[in-house]
Amino acid sequence: MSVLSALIAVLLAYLLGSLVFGVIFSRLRGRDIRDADAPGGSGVYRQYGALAAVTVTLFDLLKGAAAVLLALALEPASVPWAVAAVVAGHNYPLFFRFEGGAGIAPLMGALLVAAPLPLLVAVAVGLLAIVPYRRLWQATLKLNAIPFAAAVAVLVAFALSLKWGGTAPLLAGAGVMALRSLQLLRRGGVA
Ligand SMILES: O=P(O)(O)OC[C@H](O)CO
Repeated sequence: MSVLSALIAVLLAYLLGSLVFGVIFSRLRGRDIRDADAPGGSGVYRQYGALAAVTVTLFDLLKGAAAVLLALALEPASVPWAVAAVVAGHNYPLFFRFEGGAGIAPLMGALLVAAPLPLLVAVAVGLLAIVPYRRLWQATLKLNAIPFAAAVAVLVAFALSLKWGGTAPLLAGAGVMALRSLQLLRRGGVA
């Protein structure tokens, strides 16, 4: 393993993650979304509508995928670290005062390359879990449905990755995502 190539891959992943497209989009529209809402797809949906939310989410997914592709090209052993770094960049962005999103979209983008099968099945299960969650637990937990679905998806993806591969990148990225989610929860909710 080339340590230098691995370090470059991780640094590039962090810088890519730091491009928080919800913040960039809102600044192009004349303000900073973080003054009113979260910079992820949900916050952008609430502030700017569906088209903006889809666009921002797509770019946040793409940077996650790009980070893994770069790591694969530079040093394949660095992939789990690159996944953690791209999520960390999104959550604690160098370019935006280290205040970003929760990491769901970049983690999904990264896993689309690093562990596609576990990701796709897990996302389907996570989305199915939204309906009972909204009815039964959301009022108590005060956690929005998408972060809840992401938590369910991570557990399912972990179980599947033991058979299909991708456990290390999944755990690395989900660990950073979970850290941020706990931080946001303690502040009063994840958007
Ligand atoms: O975790 P993020 O920042 O990609 O945001 C995704 C969704 O907005 C969470 O509700």
